Amino acid sequence: LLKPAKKKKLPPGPMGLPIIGHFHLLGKNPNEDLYRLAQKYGPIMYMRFGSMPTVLVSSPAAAELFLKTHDLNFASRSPHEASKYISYEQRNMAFAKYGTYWRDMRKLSTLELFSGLKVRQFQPMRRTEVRLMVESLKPAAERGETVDMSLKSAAIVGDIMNLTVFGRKFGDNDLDHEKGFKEVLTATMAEAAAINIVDFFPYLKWLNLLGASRRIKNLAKKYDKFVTRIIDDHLQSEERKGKNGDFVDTMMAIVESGEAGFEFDSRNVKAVLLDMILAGTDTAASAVEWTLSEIIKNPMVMKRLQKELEEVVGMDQLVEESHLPNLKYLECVVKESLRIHPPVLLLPHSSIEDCEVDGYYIPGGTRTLINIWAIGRDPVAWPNPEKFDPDRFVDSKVDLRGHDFHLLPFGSGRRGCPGLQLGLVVIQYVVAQLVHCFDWELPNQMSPDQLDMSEHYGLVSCRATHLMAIPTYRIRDQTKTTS
Ligand code: HEM
Repeated sequence: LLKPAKKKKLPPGPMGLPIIGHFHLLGKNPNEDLYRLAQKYGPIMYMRFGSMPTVLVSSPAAAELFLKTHDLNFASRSPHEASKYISYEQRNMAFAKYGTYWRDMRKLSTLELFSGLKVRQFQPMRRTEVRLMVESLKPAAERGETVDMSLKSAAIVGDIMNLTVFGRKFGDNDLDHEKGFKEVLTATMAEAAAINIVDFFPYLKWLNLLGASRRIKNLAKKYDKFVTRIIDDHLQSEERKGKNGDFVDTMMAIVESGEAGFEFDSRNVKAVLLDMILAGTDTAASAVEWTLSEIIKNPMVMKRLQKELEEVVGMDQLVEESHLPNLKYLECVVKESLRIHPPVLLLPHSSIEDCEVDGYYIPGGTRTLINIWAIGRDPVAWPNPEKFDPDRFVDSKVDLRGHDFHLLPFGSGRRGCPGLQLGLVVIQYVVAQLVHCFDWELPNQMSPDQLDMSEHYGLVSCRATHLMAIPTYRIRDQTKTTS
């Protein structure tokens, strides 16, 4: 006698509504709503957004199952309508499905763009830019003026990233009469992050709801115009010839050599350059903005950090990247900030085929979101999780490179962030410089504990309100450092 087939058990989850599924349970901060739901339904939870089955992963142990034990099966991405138009027919990496193309691109960029050597190559440029930032803050410091440090963080990180990737900085109305390159990139990021209804209701494709596809196509055209011009400039520049310079040079040299080992032309280069800017700019800027916010909100942390900087760097020179390995407390401060404020709140994975995880059946093609924000607040892993306390990392071996599943700001496994090393250097270097050179106070006699720390949800999270602060210059003498 044939036994009846065992019913496959999906993970638990709340009741959904017809058609929309569970969209109605999400508010302005879905990471927080999903965290609360996980406390009721468990760390592996099943929901449906439109017609999109989704698994939510909300604890360190569960994250390890998805990102280590079953890493390969969850190393894909869900369909993403926006990336179709901005990625030169799916030639990008960050939104690419798992497969040969993604593997080739990942290998190539890890080798050519993210090596330790490449990160070090841009050190002089970062030094110049960070010094320019300090100079730009001095007049406000002299006059006791308030500075928008959210904009400043975005500007310094944006300049460093643009110089790394494109070899130049961009003004607001650069290269285009109508819209600057900066604006095109910001708008593209916003479109990539926006909930595109077609991703959740694929049968509505024909509707082109909200005009999103048309808007994205227009942006993609503009980006193409800019980036084509930038590549042409690189190719025509005599002084660049033979130099292993910015990412454009590096990638175009591979195109010209024909040694990529797979179909690789200027369309792939353009798609990957955009990936790097979209994945690397807002993330690092958000981390700088949040870390500085926490330092200002916790004056004892600022004092201790300044003491460490005085001991390691002194008061008569500026911080250099070579000082970073000796700034142990700074490392703890940055880790703690990334724990409470991970720039990417939900890792966007997708399963490749049907599989069983922890006794639950998960069909192939299931969107799988790892709630990094929730994991950083896991009460078992993190006692008193809401408290900003860098001391938890003093004498601790917990790192943020994806080995410790309770601290995953850069993800983990095959899909983990390839720009980790570059991102960390930028965050640590910029924050160290800001805190070493300046004391920081809040405007209007606001006390540190009054600083609002609300979060704005997005593909990359940031502060809901800009960080406004008054710098006071505190370095004695800089004459040794102006070279
Ligand atoms: C504070 C800085 C940064 C943070 C917190 C961060 C975080 C992340 C996270 C969480 C992911 C997704 C991992 C996953 O899906 O499991 C990711 C992917 C990625 N990041 Fe970063 N990142 C940072 C900086 C950078 C920089 C500077 C670059 C490049 C210049 C970069 C390039 C990428 C790329 C290309 C991917 C996609 C990888 C793939 O899909 O295979 N990131 N990053």
